[in-house]
Amino acid sequence: MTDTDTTDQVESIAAAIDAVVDVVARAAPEIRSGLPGRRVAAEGQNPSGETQMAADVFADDLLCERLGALDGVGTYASEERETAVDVGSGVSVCVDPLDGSSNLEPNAAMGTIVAVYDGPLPAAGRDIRAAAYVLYGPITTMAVAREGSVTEYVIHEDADYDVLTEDVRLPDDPTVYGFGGRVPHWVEPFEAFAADVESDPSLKLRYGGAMIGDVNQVLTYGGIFAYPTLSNAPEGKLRLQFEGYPVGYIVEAAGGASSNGRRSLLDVEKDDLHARTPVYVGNQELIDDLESRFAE
Ligand SMILES: O=P(O)(O)OC[C@H]1O[C@](O)(COP(=O)(O)O)[C@@H](O)[C@@H]1O
Ligand SMILES: [Mg+2]
Ligand SMILES: [Mg+2]
Repeated sequence: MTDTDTTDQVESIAAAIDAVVDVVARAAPEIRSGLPGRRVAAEGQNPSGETQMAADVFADDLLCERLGALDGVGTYASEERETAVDVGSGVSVCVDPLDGSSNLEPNAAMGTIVAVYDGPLPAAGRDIRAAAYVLYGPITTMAVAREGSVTEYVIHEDADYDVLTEDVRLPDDPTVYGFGGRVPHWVEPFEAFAADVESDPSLKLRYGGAMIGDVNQVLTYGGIFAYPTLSNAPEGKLRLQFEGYPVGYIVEAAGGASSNGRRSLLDVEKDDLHARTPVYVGNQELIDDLESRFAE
C-alpha cells in the first residue's frame, strides 16, 4: 500500500463518518416523532432473546435504509437483526437503534447509538474510528467522538443541528453513579465497590434505566455508570459491538475510562456479533478502584 493509498483511505473513512453522523442526526427527529404509536411489542425477539418493541424495529429499518445507502458504508449491523447486511464497500456501521426501549412505556429517556469500524464485523475495539449517540431527553442532543475528542450537538425539530459544546470532558470531581442489574445478582467485588461508592458523601445515585441517559449524566456531572457482571449472567447484559465499544470509546475520548472489570472495553475481543460484556465507564480513579477489586 502506498502513502497515497493510506491518505486516500483516511480521507474516505473521514468522509464516511461525516455522512453517518449527518444521517443519524437528521434521522433523530423522525425517530422521535415515530415513537408515539410504537410503544407496543412487535412480534419478534431480537438476537439477544429480548422482546422487540415496534419502535425498535421502526428505528432499525429507517437507519438501515439511510445508512446503507451511503457511499463509503460497506456493512450495516444492529442489535435488532441476526446478521450484518452487506450494503456496499467501506466502513462497518453498528447501531443500537433504540437504547433503553423499555423506557418507551413509562416515557423516560432513550437513545440511539452508532459505532463506525474500519474492518469486518465482529470488529475489534481498536478498529473503532468514531462513535456517537443521540439522547432523546426533554431536548434531543447528540455526542460524537472521533479523533480523541467529543462534540455535543443539539438537534432541532427541523433536523438541523448545532454545536453545543466542543471537546466535552468529564468533570474532575465526580458526583453521580448508576448501577444496573438486580442487586442480589451482583458479585462480591462489585458489591464491595458499590458499598464504598454509596457511602461516599460526594456521590449520589442517578439511574434512569437507559444506558445512554445514564452515561450522558456521567459525561455531564462526572461519576460512573455500570452494567456489571452478574452471578446469573457473567457477561452482564450490554452488547460489545453495539453498546460496549461505542460507549467506551466516547467516555475515553472525553478523558474518562472504560472497563470490563479488568481492561479497557476497547481491548476486549469477542468473535460473536451479539456478544455481551460487563460495562463500567466513568472517571479514571473510579474505574481504577473498580478494577482493583476484581484483581484481588
Ligand atoms: O432492564 P435492565 O436490566 O434494567 O437493563 C437496563 C439496561 O438495558 C438497556 O436498556 C439495554 O439496551 P436496549 O434497550 O438497547 O436493549 C440499557 O440501555 C440499560 O442500561
Ligand atoms: Mg441498548
Ligand atoms: Mg436497543
